[in-house]
Amino acid sequence: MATDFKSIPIIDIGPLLSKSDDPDMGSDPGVAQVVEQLDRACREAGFFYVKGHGVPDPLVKEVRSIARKFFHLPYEEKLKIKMTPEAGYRGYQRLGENITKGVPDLHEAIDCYTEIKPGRYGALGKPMEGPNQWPQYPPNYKELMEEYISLCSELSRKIMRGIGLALGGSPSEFEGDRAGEAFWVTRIIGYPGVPDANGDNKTDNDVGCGAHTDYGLVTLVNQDDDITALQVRNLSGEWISAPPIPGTFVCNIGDMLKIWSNGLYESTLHRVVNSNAKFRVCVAYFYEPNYDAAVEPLDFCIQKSGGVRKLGKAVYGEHLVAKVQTNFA
Ligand SMILES: N=C(N)NCCCC[C@H](N)C(=O)O
Ligand SMILES: O=C(O)CCC(=O)C(=O)O
Ligand SMILES: [Fe+2]
Repeated sequence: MATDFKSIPIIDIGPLLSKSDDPDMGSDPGVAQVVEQLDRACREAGFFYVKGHGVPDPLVKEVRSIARKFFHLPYEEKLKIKMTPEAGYRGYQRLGENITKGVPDLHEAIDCYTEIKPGRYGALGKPMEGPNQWPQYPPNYKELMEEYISLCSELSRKIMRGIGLALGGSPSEFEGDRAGEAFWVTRIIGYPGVPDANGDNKTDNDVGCGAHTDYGLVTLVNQDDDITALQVRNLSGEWISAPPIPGTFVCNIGDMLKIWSNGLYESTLHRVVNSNAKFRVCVAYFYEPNYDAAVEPLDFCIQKSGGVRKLGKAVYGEHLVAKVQTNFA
């Protein structure tokens, strides 16, 4: 929400992807153009669409389609993979179970996370330990999602190379002990439609997901292509819609990138209001730092901000656990 943007830019990241394994990618003119667009979008809105991302369209559609089938199963069936604190907050949560700023959200979801083996991060990792809980139906649910998640991870890593350059650093800024072992979060989300959504009777005060920021580095939103529901807040407090654009992901900045960039890039507030009659599905993939990463403003970002350090330090895993524990309080 750094400016009064009125729409969200579209960036074709094809040229970045084609050079993203070249350490000298920054001197490629095609890459430089993408990097400039990334910098602008991250400063002005903290949100952009990515096109030319290379994740096959049939797979993008299939993950939404199996999600829709799961949400339409009887409640008893969905409860077989019920989310509990003991299960590391992994699994299915019913409508109203997730809370944002004290208000229950009008969505149901399956939450999954990078699996953490017992003891891997000591006490820091304990609350999130555990295997994911995948639906039994359809039988290939787990395999399909794991393939999708792995493509989203590769794509996000490449976007982060562009963002490293966009900030004025190197393409490997977010590798190693920052995000070389990036933790991921995936939320498979269903938002009920409004029963009577025509004209004056429109009930748009039922919020699917209250205003929040995302927690990590970048998010890739795979949303239904016929419903506009995601809204992004600009500097004046207006809610700017992020309508679906087929063939793209909506990509936005998370809290940890805000800290590393010393606030040059903002994690922008956004919310979801489904005022359509149809059930809306979204699969959100979150690319985050290493679970145990200590995150504080990068020196070169402080220099770019006139030498003023604007944000304090956070440990990513602590930030995640604090969020997750209050999401279900
Ligand atoms: N992993 C991420 N980013 N999840 C976003 C969920 C936002 C809603 C949540 N209740 C909250 O208040 O954060
Ligand atoms: O449903 C959407 O479009 C976005 C969901 C979201 O913002 C989130 O899960 O963090
Ligand atoms: Fe979000």
